[in-house]
Amino acid sequence: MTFGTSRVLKDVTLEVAPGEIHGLIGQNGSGKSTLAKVLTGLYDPDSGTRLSVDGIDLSLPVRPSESRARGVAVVHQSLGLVPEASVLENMRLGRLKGSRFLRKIDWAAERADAERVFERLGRSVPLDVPVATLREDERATVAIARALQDVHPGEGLIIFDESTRALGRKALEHFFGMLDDIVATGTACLLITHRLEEIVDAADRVTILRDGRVIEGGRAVRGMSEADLTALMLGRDLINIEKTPAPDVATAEAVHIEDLSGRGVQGVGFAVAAGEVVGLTGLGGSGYDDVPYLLTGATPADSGRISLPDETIDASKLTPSAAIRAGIALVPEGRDYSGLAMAMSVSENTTFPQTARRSRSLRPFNARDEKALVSGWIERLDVQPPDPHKIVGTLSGGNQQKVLLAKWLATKPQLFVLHEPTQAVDVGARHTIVETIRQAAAQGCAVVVSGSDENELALLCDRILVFSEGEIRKELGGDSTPDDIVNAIYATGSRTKLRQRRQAS
Ligand SMILES: Nc1ncnc2c1ncn2[C@@H]1O[C@H](COP(=O)(O)OP(=O)(O)OP(=O)(O)O)[C@@H](O)[C@H]1O
Repeated sequence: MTFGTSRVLKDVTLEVAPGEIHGLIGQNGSGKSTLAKVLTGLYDPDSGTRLSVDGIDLSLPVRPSESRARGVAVVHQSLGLVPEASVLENMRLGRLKGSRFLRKIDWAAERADAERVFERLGRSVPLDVPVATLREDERATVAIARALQDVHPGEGLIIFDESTRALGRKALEHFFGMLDDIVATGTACLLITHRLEEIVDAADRVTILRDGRVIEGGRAVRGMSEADLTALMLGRDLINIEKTPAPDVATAEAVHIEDLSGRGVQGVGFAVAAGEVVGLTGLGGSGYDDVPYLLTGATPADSGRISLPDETIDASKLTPSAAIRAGIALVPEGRDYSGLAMAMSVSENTTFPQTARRSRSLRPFNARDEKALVSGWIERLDVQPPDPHKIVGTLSGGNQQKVLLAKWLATKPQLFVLHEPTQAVDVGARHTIVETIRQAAAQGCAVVVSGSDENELALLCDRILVFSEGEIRKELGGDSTPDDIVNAIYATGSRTKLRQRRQAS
């Protein structure tokens, strides 16, 4: 597959067997999403490409109607649902059938079609409520059910393109339970993911891409560890991240948050020392993921005080621009719709908060400063390709995430608030990002990270606050393991395997 002059997939061969979960992994920008997009007809691959499903060749570029007829379905990143629309509307989006003459939608028939798919999955979800009001595991069910409409049991291929990235532990276990039922019928599954634990626990075989080439094709996973996969993927082992001891909130200069309420949060208070990284976690709906937006004026708070070293802010009156002026920066989840300007360049995105601020000041941001700043961040975070003029929308997901981080770190915030900061990045990049955040802390920034990935929190945080029903219920130290964190969230004993493989494939 070639874009302009750059060839991003080179002689890639991949075979997914019936009834198997086949993992596809690789560093950010290695070509995983591009491959998924070729398989679903979004991209037209170079001549010489061949694609067959259940022994039947498909014409290229793949036509959506033909791939649907052959039972090829895809579940996109973060499940690809429309939160405001109902479950039924999400299920039938793009396939609603109008009656022959009046073009009126026959909702009874649509409902029956949707119900049949949920029945097949053996799971029920209310059809008339907006997807935004569902629990995480229910949302996962809807996304899978939607894709399954095209797949006949025992046939076809279902592709998950980082669909699991926003799922907490329980929803993840539920997801793999459903997947196991699907592949047990003989349908093939291609699982694109950055969570290597999913490969170790659940995949039968794995294919590894590096720079658009297959470096391991269909290797059996049984007996492999996450470290083995990392070494294959990166071509090196990871260097351990040493956590330097964090300052004590009782004695160090600190940011104090008091009586914060709004959305799913009630009267929460905690302090973060300058130099400390505090993690917030919990089940979906426990409120931990509302805090970043309440602290930065992105979601209006009902009440709350944020005491910075030299000013105290009323959170209920805080606006995003006032937060930025006070040195509070937010890296939101969902960079595609709320974090980055996709049609602008890496350089424009990275300097946006500063150019916006300085255009109103007497000392505008000059081109030389901009160039030095952007190339510094590109190098520090290893943004690929290292081209400041590249349009952000054409970067791979992980590289977009790095630009989003650079954009706000470059403002040198006093209080840095992040939501799922290593979402969609590969293990190597996760280490780079964790190190960069810890360096920002070491230089005196107070950092709050809200996240659901226990591995990320264990690597990054000096303390972890566990939320339940809108309040902080537990506090864990910086030496907590991922197992300790899962335990504190669910209080269910240690993590169970994501899938019990039925048999060696
Ligand atoms: N529409 C496009 N135009 C130009 N280049 C593109 C386009 N889409 C992808 N690329 C390039 O193709 C390469 C592979 O990107 P792709 O998104 O497939 O990577 P990925 O393995 O899915 O990465 P990630 O894990 O970060 O999501 C990257 O260098 C990217 O910049």
